[in-house]
Amino acid sequence: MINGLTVKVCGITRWADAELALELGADYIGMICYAKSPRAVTLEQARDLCNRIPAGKRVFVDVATGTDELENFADLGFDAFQLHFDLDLSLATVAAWSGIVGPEALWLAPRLPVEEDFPQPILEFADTVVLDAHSKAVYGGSGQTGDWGRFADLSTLYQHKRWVLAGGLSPENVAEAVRQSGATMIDVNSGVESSPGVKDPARLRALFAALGQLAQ
Ligand SMILES: O=C(O)c1ccccc1N[C@@H]1O[C@H](COP(=O)(O)O)[C@@H](O)[C@H]1O
Repeated sequence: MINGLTVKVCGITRWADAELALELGADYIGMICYAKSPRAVTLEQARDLCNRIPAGKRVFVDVATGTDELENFADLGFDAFQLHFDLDLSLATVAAWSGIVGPEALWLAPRLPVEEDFPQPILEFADTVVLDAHSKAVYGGSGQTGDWGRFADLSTLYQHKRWVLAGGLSPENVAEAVRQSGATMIDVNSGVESSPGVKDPARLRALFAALGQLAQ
């Protein structure tokens, strides 16, 4: 935690990048297990990274995971499960995820178009919500910034949940994003990369330097 802010660095595919992020103060390391992502890790890579990353910090990231698959990944030792999905996913599926990993470990990331209401019924099943910028093209990793004002409104309305701000966060905009959104937890991915799945050490350092300068 830096200046009261919890930080997840996502899209990690290499131990060296995880190690630097942890050294700089990352609270969570995200591994994307969605095969269509340019940052996808294989099962073997995920296992290896899970064995090296300290317990409590390992986040599984995927899209609309099948329940059998989720059970298999849960066995790898992940501590949290960030699941992206479209709004037409059944509530029964969300409930099933929650039953497998538990609400405390389930991070729900609905793909939320700007014109749609937030799907309030999902909140029953998870303690954490990731609000990412909406993209029709991808489920995450678009590098687009979201609506920081909407994040502020939703996280105030449903303040019994933990809210994670995601979407296009970078060393250049993170201070303004935190100021406008009031976020206490952020998720950083493409904004600190040199190419998809490869973190840029200078950008990672710049991000944490920017966080270190946030007014408390
Ligand atoms: O990054 C991906 O490729 C990805 C694919 C599928 C689901 C989630 C993915 N990434 C998540 O997207 C957000 C924001 O990323 P960015 O900062 O805009 O690059 C973050 O939560 C990642 O975990």
